[in-house]
Amino acid sequence: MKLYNNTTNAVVQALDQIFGEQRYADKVIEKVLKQNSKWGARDRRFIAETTYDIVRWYRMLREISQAGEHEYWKLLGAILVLQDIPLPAWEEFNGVYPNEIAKRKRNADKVRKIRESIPDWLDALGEKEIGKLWDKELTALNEEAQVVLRVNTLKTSKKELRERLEEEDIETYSIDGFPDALLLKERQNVFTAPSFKGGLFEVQDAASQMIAPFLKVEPGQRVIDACAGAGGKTLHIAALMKNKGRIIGMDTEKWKLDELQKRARRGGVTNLETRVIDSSKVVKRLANSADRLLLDVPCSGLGVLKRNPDAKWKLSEEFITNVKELQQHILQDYCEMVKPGGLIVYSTCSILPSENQHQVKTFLEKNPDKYELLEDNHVWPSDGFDGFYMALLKRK
Ligand SMILES: C[S@@+](CC[C@H](N)C(=O)[O-])C[C@H]1O[C@@H](n2cnc3c(N)ncnc32)[C@H](O)[C@@H]1O
Repeated sequence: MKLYNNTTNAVVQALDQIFGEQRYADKVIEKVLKQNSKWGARDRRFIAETTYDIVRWYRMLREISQAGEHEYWKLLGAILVLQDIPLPAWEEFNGVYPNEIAKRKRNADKVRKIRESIPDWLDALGEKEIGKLWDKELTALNEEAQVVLRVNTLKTSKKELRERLEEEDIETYSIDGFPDALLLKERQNVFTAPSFKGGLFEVQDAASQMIAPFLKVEPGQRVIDACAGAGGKTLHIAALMKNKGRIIGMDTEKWKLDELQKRARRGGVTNLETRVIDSSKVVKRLANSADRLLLDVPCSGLGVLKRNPDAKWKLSEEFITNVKELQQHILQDYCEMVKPGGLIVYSTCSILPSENQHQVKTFLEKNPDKYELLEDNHVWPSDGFDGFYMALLKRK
């Protein structure tokens, strides 16, 4: 593989923004690629994949390349050596010694937190929370995420969409057990496809596609999605309801709800209303009003490190402590919105019991006469997709 000056420079610039300026990897890569629209598909893939790989393996690469902070060329050199790509004789790669790197890699492989490239505190937390399972899940979290589409059944069927995508040179597979999911054969940008612009599908991980059906929504019901964000799951709920009944999408961030409205228009959703939660009154006003309530709460995001590897370096123990308090607060205060007899799903994209079943247990212990747990389900990163937790509760 031949390396080019402009694409390797783009990787280094992206790394500087991610680590130096603490910006989100996906946003940085999107912007770098947008600024250089003349690059072909191969160059774009090299930049995106190499940047993500270096973010994912940052700790291990620093160890084996002995790179100091901000020495991004050394990190790039090290990953190229690991991928058996010969380094060109550029001065930027001075100080990158393939034999030394190979030797240090053998030593790094003996220590889990370096081999798996994870901060000390997070490695300790993962082991404390899920014990022996941590080894396997940590390895799975370092795999590259697959790209999964959700067929928008308001506008098309899976069969029709597959055919349409083929005409647009996008090859997909069905996934057993996921009725509306199509897996991309090859990673590619689907957001420019006419079928995307026409609202025929959304990009949504297969595990995330389990949440809306878990809530057992039906056409004609009144459903509240209280942490709707930009609406990945809201749109799925709308499709399952066949646009019949009413959905209220709520969030504390107006800009996310604006994005949800935009996506809803593209997807042909007509039964959605959004409400910004800017005071506790917004929630109180909806007391006893919903047949179904989704609480897809803010969380550590530890189940989705495959797609957000930079979260490893941005998360902190303090953030996790605070978000857990918020989760319990949301459970305590928002469940009142469901009618007696109605169903609630509490979900996270975390694999930590302290954000999942322990939160549900605490909530039920505080409200023994009002709510009961019907069932819960863990989806592990080692199952192949994102890690999720979902609990189905009933208001008595
Ligand atoms: C896990 S994300 C939701 C993802 C979304 N459901 C989806 O499927 O795309 C959690 C959301 O909760 C929102 N949030 C944070 N604090 C909140 C609160 N107190 N009440 C409601 N939503 C809140 C965040 O802005 C964020 O959009």
